[in-house]
Amino acid sequence: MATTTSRSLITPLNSPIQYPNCRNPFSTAKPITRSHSIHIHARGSGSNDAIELQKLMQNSPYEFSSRDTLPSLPRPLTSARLSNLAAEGSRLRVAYQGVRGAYSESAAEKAYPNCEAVPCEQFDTAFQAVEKWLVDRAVLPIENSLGGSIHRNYDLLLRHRLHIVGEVKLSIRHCLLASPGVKIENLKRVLSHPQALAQCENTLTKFGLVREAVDDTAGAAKHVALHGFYDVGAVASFNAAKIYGLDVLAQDIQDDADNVTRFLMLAREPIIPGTDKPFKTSIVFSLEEGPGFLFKALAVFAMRNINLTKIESRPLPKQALQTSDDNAMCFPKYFPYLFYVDFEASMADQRAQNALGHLKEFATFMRVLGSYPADIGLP
Ligand SMILES: O=C(O)C(=O)C[C@]1(C(=O)O)C=C[C@@H](O)C=C1
Repeated sequence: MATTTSRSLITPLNSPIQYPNCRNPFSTAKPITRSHSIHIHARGSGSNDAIELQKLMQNSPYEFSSRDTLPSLPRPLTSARLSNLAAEGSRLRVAYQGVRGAYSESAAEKAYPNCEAVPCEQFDTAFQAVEKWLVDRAVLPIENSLGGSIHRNYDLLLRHRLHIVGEVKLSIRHCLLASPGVKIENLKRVLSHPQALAQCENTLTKFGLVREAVDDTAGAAKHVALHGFYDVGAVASFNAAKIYGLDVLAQDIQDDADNVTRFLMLAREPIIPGTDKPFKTSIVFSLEEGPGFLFKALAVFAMRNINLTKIESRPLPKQALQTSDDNAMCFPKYFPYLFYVDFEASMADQRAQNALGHLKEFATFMRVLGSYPADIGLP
């Protein structure tokens, strides 16, 4: 598979282009970039609160009247105004990676109906946006039923200190998109997110298309629309086709009709685990090297009849654990792998507490990433 990074591929729009069937897809909020999240810290003068305050000030007959030279003073809040503001303020800001029309945006909206979905350039940016209070939550993909794990997000879960507060499963139905009037036989290349390309491997091979990886599916669609390519298509959602005014040349091109991506909902604070509904818990740990250690680790769950839903191992860069960690015990000099495990029990369940207590006896490092309600609905 040919790979190029989207940085070089996706160029910003600098000329106004008219797109059929869509309002103005390019006038949406600018995605949060790394520099935003580095330079903007906690909710300050640009925060919702400050903006609300400004709006309030603008409504005041005193502050902005031309006759008036009084210093700008906000009007006192009335109880009616307060409840309006509370209702408006309750709209969660949820970061996702990609641009409008990305599957991650749909996942964010499924996880938090009525939220304000905030596009971010990279996964890392979405983590940072939550940490720096620019947004309230992040919704990020972690695994797909065809393509497997999204390794980058496993690594970022460890590097950052956010908590998993929920999961959401989304059915992923890919389309082959192209500029209006272009036919499949005109296409030579196709752009998309690497996961999406992997999920459509058979179909793309059948069409003889050269694959090029970009940051997200909708970004690929946007790029094709911006350049009006004749021989380059995009793999993206039906929604992305509508937003960017592209033709849908083929639908449901994923290699298996049941193509589901699981997304994690991340927050600065953990939720209080319950037992009133099915809960899952995600942990990460490392072990000493030697025969039987992993077997022993998994046995702490098996002997308590706790079902594991996922196990992922990731190489551990040494410096990754050199920060102080509340749950960390002693770090061995050399342990090249981390194990990420999801199991079906709440941390409020005594069995889970016993299992983790047992695991801690011989794990060299362990952290609970979150205990959260399982998504048992239809994807
Ligand atoms: O590119 C997008 O639209 C995304 O939301 C990213 C992503 C992923 O990272 O797996 C999400 C769901 C699909 O599995 C394909 C791509």
